Amino acid sequence: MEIIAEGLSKKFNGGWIFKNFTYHFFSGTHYAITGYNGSGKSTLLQLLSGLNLPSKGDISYKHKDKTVSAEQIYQELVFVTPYMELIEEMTLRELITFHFTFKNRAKEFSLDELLTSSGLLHAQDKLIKHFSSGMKQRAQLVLAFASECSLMLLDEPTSNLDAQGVAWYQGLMQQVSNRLVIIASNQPHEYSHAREVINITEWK
Ligand SMILES: Nc1ncnc2c1ncn2[C@@H]1O[C@H](COP(=O)(O)OP(=O)(O)OP(=O)(O)O)[C@@H](O)[C@H]1O
Repeated sequence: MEIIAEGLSKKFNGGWIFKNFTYHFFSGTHYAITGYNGSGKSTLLQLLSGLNLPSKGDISYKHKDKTVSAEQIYQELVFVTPYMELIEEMTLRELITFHFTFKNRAKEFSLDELLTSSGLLHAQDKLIKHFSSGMKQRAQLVLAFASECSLMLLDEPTSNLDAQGVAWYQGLMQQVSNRLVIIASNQPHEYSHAREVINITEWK
């Protein structure tokens, strides 16, 4: 998966968040997007996911040398964000079944092993609404790593995790070197492995 962002600009309520962001994201490379609170990291990830539209500029996607339209990019993508709600009325087991009606399983991970290493194996019959914030973030990460995808967008992926959870996340990141991964973060431990660090404030 490659993403070519050309002249991306976003305006909210008359004010520019960033302007003329131009960048080529290459397949199998990990990137970090940094910048102070409110600088536009999450907004940029949303634009790159196709969930939100730029005020100006274009995004194009290429996968295996073919152009992928913005409408189809969701098939290649997993997006982990603190503001994306899981379905609270489901148990984790139901959520996993539901999720994999839309996504294929990744070949490089075993779901059972991910559930075990996340500490969620014995929470599968618990309702998501009874999960702690750290358990919800672990559940999102399990679904993301267990899904076949060529693009991972991660927004503050360890904001609710304890030290053991951070180490678990870091170990998993080592195993997705074939995916394009873009992490919005101000926590170096979330992106210490990234090849490139992009400070969005350079496009103010
Ligand atoms: N839907 C929206 N409507 C109006 N303003 C918005 C909207 N979404 C974001 N903003 C504004 O855009 C700016 C960038 O927000 P964004 O969440 O992208 O920043 P961030 O760098 O991810 O911040 P943080 O580090 O706090 O997570 C902020 O000023 C925010 O208030």
